[in-house]
Amino acid sequence: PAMYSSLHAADSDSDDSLLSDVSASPTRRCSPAPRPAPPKHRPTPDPTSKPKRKPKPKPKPVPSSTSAPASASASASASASAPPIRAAALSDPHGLAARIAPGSALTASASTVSFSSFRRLVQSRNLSFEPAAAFSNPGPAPELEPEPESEPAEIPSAEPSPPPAATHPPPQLRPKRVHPNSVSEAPAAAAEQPKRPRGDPGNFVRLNINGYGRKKSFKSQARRPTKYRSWKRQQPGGGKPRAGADEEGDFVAEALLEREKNSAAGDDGVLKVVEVAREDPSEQNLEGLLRKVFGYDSFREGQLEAIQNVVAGESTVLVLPTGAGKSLCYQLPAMILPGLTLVVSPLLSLMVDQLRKLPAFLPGGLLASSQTSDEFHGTLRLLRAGEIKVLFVSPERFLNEEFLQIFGDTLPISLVVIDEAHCISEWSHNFRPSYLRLRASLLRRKLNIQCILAMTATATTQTLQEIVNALEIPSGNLIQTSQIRENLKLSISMSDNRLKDLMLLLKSPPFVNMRSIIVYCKFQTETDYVCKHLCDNNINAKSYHSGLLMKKRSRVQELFCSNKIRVVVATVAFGMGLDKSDVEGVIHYRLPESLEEYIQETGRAGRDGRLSHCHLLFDSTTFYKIRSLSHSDGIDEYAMSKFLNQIFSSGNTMGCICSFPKESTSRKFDIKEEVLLTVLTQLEIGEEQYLHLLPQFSVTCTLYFHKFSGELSYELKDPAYCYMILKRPDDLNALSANLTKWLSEVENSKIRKLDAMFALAYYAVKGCKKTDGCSGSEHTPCIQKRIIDYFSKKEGTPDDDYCTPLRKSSTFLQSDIKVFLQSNSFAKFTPRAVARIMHGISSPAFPAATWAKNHFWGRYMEVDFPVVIEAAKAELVKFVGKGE
Ligand SMILES: Nc1ncnc2c1ncn2[C@@H]1O[C@H](COP(=O)(O)OP(=O)(O)OP(=O)(O)O)[C@@H](O)[C@H]1O
Repeated sequence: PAMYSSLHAADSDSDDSLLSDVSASPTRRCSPAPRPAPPKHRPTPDPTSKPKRKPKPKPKPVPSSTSAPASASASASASASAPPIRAAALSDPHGLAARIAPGSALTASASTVSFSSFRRLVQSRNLSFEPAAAFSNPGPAPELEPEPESEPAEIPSAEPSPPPAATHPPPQLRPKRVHPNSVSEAPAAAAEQPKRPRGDPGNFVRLNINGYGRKKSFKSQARRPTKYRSWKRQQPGGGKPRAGADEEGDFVAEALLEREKNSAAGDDGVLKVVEVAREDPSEQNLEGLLRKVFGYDSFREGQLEAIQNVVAGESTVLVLPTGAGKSLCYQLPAMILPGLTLVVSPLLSLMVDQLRKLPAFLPGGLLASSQTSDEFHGTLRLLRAGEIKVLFVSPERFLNEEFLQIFGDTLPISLVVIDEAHCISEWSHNFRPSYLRLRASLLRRKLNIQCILAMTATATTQTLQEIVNALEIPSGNLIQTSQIRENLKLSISMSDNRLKDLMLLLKSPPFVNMRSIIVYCKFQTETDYVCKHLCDNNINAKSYHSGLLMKKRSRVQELFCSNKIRVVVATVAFGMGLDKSDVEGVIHYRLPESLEEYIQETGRAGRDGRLSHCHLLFDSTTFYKIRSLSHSDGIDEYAMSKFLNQIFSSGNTMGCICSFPKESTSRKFDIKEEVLLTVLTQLEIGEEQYLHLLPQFSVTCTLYFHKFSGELSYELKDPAYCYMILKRPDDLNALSANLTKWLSEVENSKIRKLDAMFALAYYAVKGCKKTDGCSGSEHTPCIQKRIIDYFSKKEGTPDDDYCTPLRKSSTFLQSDIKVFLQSNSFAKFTPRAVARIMHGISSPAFPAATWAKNHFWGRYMEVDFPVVIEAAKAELVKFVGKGE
């Protein structure tokens, strides 16, 4: 997760070592899951088996705050009229936004036979829809180029063109320059970054179009991915993946290849069953289709009802536990419905997994940002030819007008599936601002969508209400089964030495007999050292977190799925979309941040219906740490007001297209980039629409003329948020007060979720009388009861006052703050900044890299954050009053 990325330690494992460490193990299928069987224990495995890229220095950019590309204005104008929408947003508490790997567009190629079979099917069903004809002469059909996903790491380059021979940019190059977020030109393949001797300008003549290029200092290199393009090196077809996106490209391409291998030829038998189910989607006919295509005998609870709703064109919310088979509820209708099924998914890895899992007969595709031109246009071609039935996209796509224009009238969408729909709600554990755009009104207006299927495994009543409101789903169309899996044995123990206790756990029953275990840690560095410790103790383990290369991650997942790794030690990044049915145990090495997260993560065990075990190692230090980190998104009204003043500064008049570089603005206001985006999103979709957000782009471009080779390359830097002003607020102060209040409510909601999780664990280890079936450290009955209460709590019910051990005062706090201020009088603090340092929270202006060395860093984690802010406020007033 982005929040913790600074803690990521480099991974030294190579794939070779990974292979040499694997042990042979009996075969168990990863997917699909076998029939649910009554809980029983599994056979005993052999528990004794074991198991860089360096960023180049980049010139320090100086931000430009107002430059805007010409292409942006064009794309902006079309969608300036989204209606005001209630509701709101917040930054991504689990770093989901950062975990979305900027993916690569890809085409899942099913065999030609099966494509044409589908075309036949589509045409036979809907005579007005002739994909091939519709696109045979599309006229000036919108050409596409994807916008970056949540990470702005990949930037498409210009169309291939001959290398300029001279050291000056040829005039004709200008129009060829492609805006990184523009979708109107084909992205081209990237070239490798030109080698440049350190400290020697060599044969480069460097021209910075923003005039900032003379700076030679290098800063935050890791955060500023550099993309070099070289027209000379591009392949004519643009077939080479973009630099930096290669590993994701490979990852996606592998999925593609695998799909291609597995794709079945069109089967007239299948076509016939589809036809029958289409004519009459009765239970019997749908079951026939289920048997024929998926090989299952019957539907699981909730599936049939959801499928029938969707096939009848009725928008539906589907809440089924993890592993219950939600994907089938759109896969099967996608075969029957005449148009495209668009699946919105929050993670690239999830999309790739889902694409892999599509039945061979169902052709799918994926559009994301790190892509080769060939892949992207290949997908478009297939879409236009009606040869893709299921298209996976990220929510960020919906920012892009030109993406929305692909569909228009000529490419009808029958169904939009919102996977992980709880991300829509700011009260959910995984809120993502980009999901806010997925409003029914927008989907209807822009894409003429009539039917939406929202799917989630975990949603409280409040979250469900928000999903239903945002997507305008009739409340009667909610299909929900218990969010609890009955085959999981849940246990919790207090731990003073988690590493020791983890070892004990893994070496004693029932875990010692398991051959597939996930250990969840909080931080990337933690996963690495826990994993190392396990390996040192002859446990075959690998670590997994978002700091690892995508290729490495997918390798670990693959080896785990084939039972060649016994234990995966992972952050929250592992598991979404993981369909390994025989995970026997999940151990929480840290407290989950919410009950939702606990359910999701424990839900990765026992998907085959067999008895599985989940244990939580509970310690209050981790709780304090996580609770402190929950305060990292908060903003003071003063900072909010300054930020709004910049957004609506006097030069920024109505219709004006503006931008600000993310990183420097984030530092300037001491507000995290994700929170800046959240505020912008709120200004776009709140009660009043003040601005229209445009795709993100880089505001600095440096051209490199390679004197001797005649090569020209460029580097795009300073990713910026871009927006068009639609309306100036009448009262900026009131607006900033409202936004600040709202952000603090969202922060409080996150904290209440953590406190609820703490209360559950604390009750189990300290309060449970062990009368209702709980015994030893096993607390399945009392945990299940608390979970049910939590998820069924009605809106408006007062929150439980979850009792936490946080202190409300501290004897030395005030005097320590005084000493801190005196010894750091060179810095300009706000009370929040001081409180963050006292709590050990890194922020853009006071990063851990600098401040963690301070004596007071994290010293007051156990004192409630607002108490520390108040103390800091009082001391700062005295400090400033004395003129210090
Ligand atoms: N009716 C069925 N009978 C047997 N197996 C099924 C049925 N429906 C789905 N499955 C299988 O159940 C497994 C889990 O399905 P799926 O991945 O769709 O679950 P999910 O609800 O999306 O889980 P998660 O929320 O964890 O992603 C898959 O292997 C799938 O093939």
